[in-house]
Amino acid sequence: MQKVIFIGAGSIAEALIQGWVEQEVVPSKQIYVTNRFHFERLEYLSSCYGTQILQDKNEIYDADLIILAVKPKDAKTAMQSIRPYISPNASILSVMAGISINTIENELGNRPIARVMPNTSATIGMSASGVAFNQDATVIQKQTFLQMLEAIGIVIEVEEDKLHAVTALSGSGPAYLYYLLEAWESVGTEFGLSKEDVRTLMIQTIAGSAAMLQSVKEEPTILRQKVTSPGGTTEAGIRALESNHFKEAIFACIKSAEARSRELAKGV
Ligand SMILES: NC(=O)C1=CN([C@@H]2O[C@H](COP(=O)(O)OP(=O)(O)OC[C@H]3O[C@@H](n4cnc5c(N)ncnc54)[C@H](O)[C@@H]3O)[C@@H](O)[C@H]2O)C=CC1
Ligand SMILES: O=C(O)[C@@H]1CCC=N1
Repeated sequence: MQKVIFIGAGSIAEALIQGWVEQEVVPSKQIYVTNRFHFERLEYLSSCYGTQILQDKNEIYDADLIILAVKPKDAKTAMQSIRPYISPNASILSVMAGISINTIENELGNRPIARVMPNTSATIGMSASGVAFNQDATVIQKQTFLQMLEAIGIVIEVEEDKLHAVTALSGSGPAYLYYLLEAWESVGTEFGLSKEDVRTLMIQTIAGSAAMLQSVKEEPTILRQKVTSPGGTTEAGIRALESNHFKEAIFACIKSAEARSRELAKGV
């Protein structure tokens, strides 16, 4: 990639920039960033990662890749504002939740498009991303997109419609785990442990459990059973989760997020 332009300079743009710069996927001097307000945010990204500030929309013309990283509600305005300046050779990578490939094609024309749902762990090369391509993306272009996404974590290719579920699961997923940690910290401190100690214990518990799932290759149910001694503490804890409708809460969480992604697709 010779020249990459980020439209939008928020959390996910920063995660991708940091991941790609640190993994040496794109030299920072070849990354240009623009947003709507807050020029200081562009200066912050320049000072942290060495990215360029897009000074003039005419600088978009020789870009090879445009990253669409604005909120879904700003998608149309952002695409319309860049449309006159994009060269026919430029590809698009969109991370916007819910915004369909068809909507992007209608605004920016038929060209190679990757619709991606990463997560903020891209910052440290640990994203779990889903991607769908349009028909204009050739095999070689898909490989280039996949290489960029593999540099910031793991990636799976899915049918476009399944990106709503990917968004609800792994796109939003880090927030659910941070929320869980917040709850563990609250209850742990009720028992007199310090917040820092609870955090240390539970971050390692999350990391260790994830590593077990990856390396041992046993079903989660089996791994859970190995922790659950008959008549023991885990059994008591799981029983409390069940009587407090834990599974129903998780289903409601993912279904609500998936439905919201579908609403965003309709501009609701
Ligand atoms: N934050 C996350 O964990 C993830 C976010 N996404 C998607 O990424 C997109 C951005 O999300 P965040 O970074 O969280 O949002 P954010 O609110 O942090 O950043 C949005 C950026 O877009 C800019 N912007 C708005 N309108 C613009 C325009 N017309 N032209 C240029 N820039 C414009 C804003 O100035 C801001 O810099 C959303 O569509 C979201 O669905 C996808 C995966 C994960
Ligand atoms: O909350 C959102 O809408 C975005 C999409 C996935 C993560 N953040």
